[in-house]
Amino acid sequence: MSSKPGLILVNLGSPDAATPQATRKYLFEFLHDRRVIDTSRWIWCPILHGIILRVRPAKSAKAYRSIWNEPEFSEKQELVETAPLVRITQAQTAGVQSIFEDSVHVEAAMRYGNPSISSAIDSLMSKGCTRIGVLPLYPQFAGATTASVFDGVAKALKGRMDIPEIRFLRDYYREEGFIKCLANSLRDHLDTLDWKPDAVLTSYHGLPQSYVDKGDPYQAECLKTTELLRENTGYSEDFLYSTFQSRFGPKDWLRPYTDKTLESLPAQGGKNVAVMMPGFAADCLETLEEIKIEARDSFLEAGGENFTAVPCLNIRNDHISFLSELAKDKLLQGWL
Ligand SMILES: C=CC1=C(C)c2cc3[nH]c(cc4nc(cc5[nH]c(cc1n2)c(C)c5CCC(=O)O)C(CCC(=O)O)=C4C)c(C)c3C=C
Ligand SMILES: [Fe+2]
Ligand SMILES: [Fe+2]
Repeated sequence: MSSKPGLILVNLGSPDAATPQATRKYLFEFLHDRRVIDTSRWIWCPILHGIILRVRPAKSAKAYRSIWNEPEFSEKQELVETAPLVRITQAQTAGVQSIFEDSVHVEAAMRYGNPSISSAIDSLMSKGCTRIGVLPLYPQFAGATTASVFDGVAKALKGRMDIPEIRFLRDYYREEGFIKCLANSLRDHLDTLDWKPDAVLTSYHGLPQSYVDKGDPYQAECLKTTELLRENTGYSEDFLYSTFQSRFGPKDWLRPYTDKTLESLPAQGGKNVAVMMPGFAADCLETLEEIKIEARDSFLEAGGENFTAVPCLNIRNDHISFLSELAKDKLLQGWL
């Protein structure tokens, strides 16, 4: 037994396999979260069970299959059994663990699916951790993501006879180290190209406009991230700007929409474009399939000439160092 602190890196989660059955199970859990869908259950459950869970799993599983082995970290591609998001979060966890050496126990957890928050807490408590820091891997706070992780931690502790001391990180979108990682990754990626972009979009996962109208600070935090990135890189507002992707359902979502922006850019002279996704700590379905495959195709079909998607910060050395410093300063202070 040790009195070392524990640290949990939490991301959204993915299905256990790229099959309709596994995807249905994952979507069932995800889309029953009131933080994600705030519609009354009387209205939502018939739509979810009657339509979405019948139709979407097959479509999403196909999309997952197209990116399951991405990005290629090693030559052992045939051994990959986990979704990119889970695999990358586990690699980030191993990276942070190696920086802390044996002074902290670090675990990965997913808000939905596996490895669960509950299993991460069990593992840390079985190692004797009585103090645990929770680092949601969402730079910008949103009720649907960060607050949902908070709920997930509370749910995982519910009914336990003894609970650890918990510290929770709300956001890190304004951290200098984070902005530097984004700027470095953009610069590194643009250096690999033999063309120059006319525009760089910072594309964030969308949110229904109504959530922001009710007080969710997410949009403002995304716009601030891009503003700080502009300050760091010296790029102008008409070169580096924000859009929102991944709409779900018929509601009005945050604008401007990434797909519509990309479709209209070529006609306005923007034929060479780079898209980066500063709201995603790890590449996932929404970056690898929606942007790198789908958005690219629509942009080229609309007359675009060159398209590139900047990889998420993933396991870049500067990202792993930043996450470790962030955890040390904001979560583990006085515990080490
Ligand atoms: C109303 C529905 C949704 C809200 C609100 C929402 C917010 C939100 N999501 C992320 C990050 C991710 N979402 C991902 C996938 C995904 N998102 C939704 C719906 C909402 N998201 C669905 C139905 C899905 C599943 C995939 C699909 O069937 O299309 C992912 C990727 C997961 C993966 O396995 O790779 C991420 C990451 C944020 C940051 C956010 C609010 C700000
Ligand atoms: Fe239901
Ligand atoms: Fe989402």
